[in-house]
Amino acid sequence: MKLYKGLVAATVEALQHIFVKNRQADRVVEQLLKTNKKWGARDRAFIAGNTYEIVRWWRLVKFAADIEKVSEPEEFWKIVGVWQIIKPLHLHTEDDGQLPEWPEFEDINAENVLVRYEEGLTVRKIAQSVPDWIDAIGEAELGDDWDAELAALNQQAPVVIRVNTLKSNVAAVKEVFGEDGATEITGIPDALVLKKRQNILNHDAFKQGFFEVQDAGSQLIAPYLDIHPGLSVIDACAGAGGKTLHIASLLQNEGSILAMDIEHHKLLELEKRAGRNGVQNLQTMMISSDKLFEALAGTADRLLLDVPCSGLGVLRRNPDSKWKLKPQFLEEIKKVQWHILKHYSQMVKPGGKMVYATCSVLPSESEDQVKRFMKANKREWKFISAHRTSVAKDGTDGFYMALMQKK
Ligand SMILES: C[S@@+](CC[C@H](N)C(=O)[O-])C[C@H]1O[C@@H](n2cnc3c(N)ncnc32)[C@H](O)[C@@H]1O
Repeated sequence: MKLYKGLVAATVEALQHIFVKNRQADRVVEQLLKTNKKWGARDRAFIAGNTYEIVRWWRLVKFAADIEKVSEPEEFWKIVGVWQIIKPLHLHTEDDGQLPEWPEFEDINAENVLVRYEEGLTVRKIAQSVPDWIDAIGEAELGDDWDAELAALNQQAPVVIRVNTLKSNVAAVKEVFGEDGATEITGIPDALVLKKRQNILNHDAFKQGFFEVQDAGSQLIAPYLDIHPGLSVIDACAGAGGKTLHIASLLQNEGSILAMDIEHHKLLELEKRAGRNGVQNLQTMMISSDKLFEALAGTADRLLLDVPCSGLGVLRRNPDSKWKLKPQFLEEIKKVQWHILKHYSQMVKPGGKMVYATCSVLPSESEDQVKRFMKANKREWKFISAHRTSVAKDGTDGFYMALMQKK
């Protein structure tokens, strides 16, 4: 595609917001695209596509550009220019890799860029664009599987939706997307994967609550909790409610859901989404103190602990998080996960079930936490099963889920 200065400038602006102002990539792109109504679909696709690609391949592009630290506007221009040179090789696109003769690209030498690009490909952490510490921890925890998982985490994720069975069904939603527009996924009954990337949030069927956007791996978690209509379910780390809404759909408005979180704005968003989805049996509750869990002890037939984690299983969707994540955060969040398992589990009734879930590929946030919990609580709890989705093998995001039952 021919390069237009206005579009390259917009990409530069987006990258500055992400890397200098430390803002979240999806919000930056969304806001930027709103600012210029004259941009057409191709312009928008250029800005969003290039911004995400550069964020995903940031370390490799910097290496090819021979820039250690990118902070000044002219350095961001150089990065965007260098990406145009290596993109056809790296993503097998039909772009010609030629740069226009703009002063901003004056000191880019395409031959040198290509030599450094090839050199970068020989070192995994550069080729796969991850910070040293993430590469080291991935190898230490996943061993030989890390190579394939890491490569898969750098691929663009498909757009997957979950049909809301409170309001519609798979056949009807499939029809909305036209013949061959959406296909079913074996083993995930309410999921459809869309053939074409499109702005589905503007779709009438979405506004009417007929479906939600939710990765196929994520759609395995609520059913793992063995939900039937009539049960009382607590979703203790509900956030904006991706899985709460799935639980609601499985409950068919019979029984109850209590959705909790420590962040009020997420619960407000959940309430809005629940209204659109036709959920009638939801209550939300802000967690203000651990005393709450004593008051709710023994009240839940089912408890979902979709705990906060590194997010290292969902890098396909949030590539910027690998640059923002810090080792100290990982250590701190493991303590929070343990605290949640230890204290929140008391809300389950005898005979009731609990799922502990993460969107991390790391066993230290997942399998190891559950093993520790089971070791400390084997008299009160029975381990039933666990499942892990592999980004490389299953093509979903990387989730872990473990099912336990209170004796
Ligand atoms: C993985 S996200 C949940 C995603 C959500 N379940 C969904 O499917 O969309 C983890 C959530 O845990 C919340 N959280 C963090 N610390 C918490 C705590 N101590 N107790 C409960 N929730 C917490 C975060 O605000 C975040 O919304």
